[in-house]
This record gives sequence, structure tokens and C-alpha cells, in this order.
Amino acid sequence: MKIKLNLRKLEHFKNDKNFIELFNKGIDFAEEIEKDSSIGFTELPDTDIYVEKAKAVAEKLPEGIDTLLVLGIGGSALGAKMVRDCFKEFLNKELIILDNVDPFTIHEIAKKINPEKTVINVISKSGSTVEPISQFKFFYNLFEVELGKEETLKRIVITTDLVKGNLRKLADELNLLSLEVPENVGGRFSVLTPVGIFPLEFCGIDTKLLLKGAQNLKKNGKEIAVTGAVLDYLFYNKGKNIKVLFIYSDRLYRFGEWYLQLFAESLGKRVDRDGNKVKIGATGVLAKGVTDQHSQVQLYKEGPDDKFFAFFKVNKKVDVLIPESFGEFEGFSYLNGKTFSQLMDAECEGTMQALENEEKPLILYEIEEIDLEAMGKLIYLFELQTAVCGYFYNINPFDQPGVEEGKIIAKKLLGYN
Ligand SMILES: O=P(O)(O)OC[C@H]1O[C@H](O)[C@H](O)[C@@H](O)[C@@H]1O
Repeated sequence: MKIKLNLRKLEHFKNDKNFIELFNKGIDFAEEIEKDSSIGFTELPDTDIYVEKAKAVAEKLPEGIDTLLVLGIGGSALGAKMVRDCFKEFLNKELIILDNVDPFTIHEIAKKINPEKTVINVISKSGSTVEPISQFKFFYNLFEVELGKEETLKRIVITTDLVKGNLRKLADELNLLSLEVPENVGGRFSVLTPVGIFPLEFCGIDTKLLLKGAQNLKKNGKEIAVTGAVLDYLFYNKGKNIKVLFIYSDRLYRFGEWYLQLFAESLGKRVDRDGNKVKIGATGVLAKGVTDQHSQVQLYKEGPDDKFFAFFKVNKKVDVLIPESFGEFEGFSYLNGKTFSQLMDAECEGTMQALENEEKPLILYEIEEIDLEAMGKLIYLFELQTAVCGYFYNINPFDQPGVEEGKIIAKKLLGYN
């Protein structure tokens, strides 16, 4: 396994009767989730059909494209952003992911891209989200003015539901290139569908390796996902209503952003499956190691006992020696001959021990090495863990009714009835 869950001071939990009972229940939940055909994310690691479909669409696009502009938000953007920023070295095209409507950013991108060499990929499962739709109107116009309608239409790929929604209607009417978001996969679980697969594959990422990693986790790593879910559930019930992800890797930082959406939208719910008002869900917080040791750790160590910590560390890193400059200078000499990797590991260990000394509950995910397979494993691991945790809470982890009201009000303010 390239990902190991180290329970550190919580290792004793494994012998706890309550933990064992919950763990067994969690394994049953995981199996139930994987068997349920209305839940589609669990099927994705076992098929490369979307990779093939992405390749087929790519072949139909004009030659000489050097930029892909993704217009999408939330689950339609965060997965591709996470993989793109982790594997920049594999990209053979620029992959721009616009997931905001800040006019400043829109203007910056408009100035930068060359429409002739750019493909627009509009991604929206519902096909009606205001952000990608407004962005699409803008960039369509920009392209049309410069290239004319015919050339513009050749540079558009729509990723949306196979039959439903406005974008599907438009794609059909204008005969645009399109890909589907499977009906049974929600946005935040969709990185291994064309939502993530097309932009990544088109820009040079070998997405089959992501699938391979996810498949491997599905076969061999259920215990890690279930252990994580049990601990999330147990510590939430013990009043730890904040979960801090402390990620000691710049490359993995966006994994944290992706996970925060998954965690928040899946597990933050007002009612349970029986209709009881429960108002449940921990708050996810992201911290970057070592940077945020110097901004957040004071609170984590001495502040309220309301947090559960998950640390992430990469064992094998590119190593860079800290040279012996100023070697004679007493205050700096302890760094002679050390590497940045050693420094980062020591700081990670130091922070964990300092928190443990204060009895703060903490677990550590050790990633042997970052590669596409390990990323695929992380994706499936945390999707499954989140779903299983939702089952412990007895809530539906696959809906997000709370997001709707704000959207409706915003649309009304813009004159939509
Ligand atoms: O893919 P879309 O339908 O455009 O949805 C994009 C995002 O919109 C919403 O706000 C939901 O809360 C997210 O779960 C979703 O990922």
C-alpha cells in the first residue's frame, strides 16, 4: 500500500470493544454502498470507458490547441484542480480552471488566451449553474467575435447530464461535442467521470493510472476508509466538531480543498434519514505544513479541545540539501548536512508530538510517494470514508439541499422567476 494510516497514540482504539463493533458495522456499510447501483462513484474505478470517450472527443477537436479552459464550479472544478496542481510536470497544454465569477479573473483570462488555440470545456452536472453559464456566455462571445460561429462551435466541449438540463439541450441543438456526467454520480464524487477525466487526459495526464490507484484502494484499502470514518464519527460524538487537515505537502494542498467540499456537503445536514432534525456535521479546516504552524498551531495546542486532527505526510520527496553556508556560525550549524526533507519531517513530527502532549486526538496518513496511482487511492479512500461516515450519522451523504436557497435568492435578484 502506498498509503498507510498511522493511528499513533490512538492505536489502542483498535482493541476497544465499541470501536471494533463500529468498524464491523462500517465494513458492512462500505459493502452496502458499493453494491447499491444508485450510488455510482464506487463503479468508476472499474471502468475506463470515460477515458476512451475523452480520447474520442479529443480526436475531434481542431489541431494546434494549446489551452483548455474549464468553466465549472464546486465538484465540477475541484477534482481537476487538485490533480492538475499535483502533477504540473505532466501537462502538455495549459489547463485553466475558472471557478469564480470575479470579473478581475475573467478579464485576466480573456487577455491571456488565444481563442484559436483554446478549447472551452463547460462542465455542469445540472446544466443550469449560474457561474459556468455566465462564464460560457462571456467566452462564447469572445471567441465568436474573433473566430466566427463555426470555428467557435468546434472548440466547445459540454460535460453535463446525458439527457437532462439546459446544457444538454444546447449541446443537442447545436450539435456540440459533449460528454456525460453519470446520473448516479454527484458533482463532488465526479472527478473520475468525464468531469475530471476529460480535462486531465486532454492535457497530458494518464488518467488510467488514477483509475488503477482507485481500483487498488477499492480492492485492498477498505479498512483504512472505514477506520477513518469510525474515528470521524467517534470524535465528532466526543465534541470534536472541527476536523483539521494538516497537509505537509504543497503538491497535495488542493487535495485538501477538494476534500473540504466532499466533507462539508456530504456530512453537514439538518435532518437524518428518518426526518429527525439533527443539525449534524463537523467543520473541516485546512492547514498547510509547515507554513500554518506559524499561524494556527498556537490555537490548536492551547485553544479549545474541539478538534480532531488528520496529518498528511509524504515519505519519499525530492530532496534538496541545505548547504553549509555560515557553517561555522553557531546558531545555524545544526542544519549543516541536513536536507529540506529532513527538516519538513522533523517539523511535522514536532507539531504532532506537541499536540499529542496536550492530549489532542491525531492520526497520520503516510503517503509513500506522490504519483498518479497514489492520487487515485486518495480519491477513492476519502470518497468511501465520507459516504461511510454519512451512514454512521444516518444522513444522506449524497444530497446538498442547503446550497439551494442562496442560489435561488441570487437568481431572483438577477430577475429570474
Ligand atoms: O455541476 P453543477 O451542477 O454545475 O454543480 C456545481 C456545484 O453546485 C452546487 O453549488 C453544489 O452544491 C455542488 O455540489 C456542485 O458541485
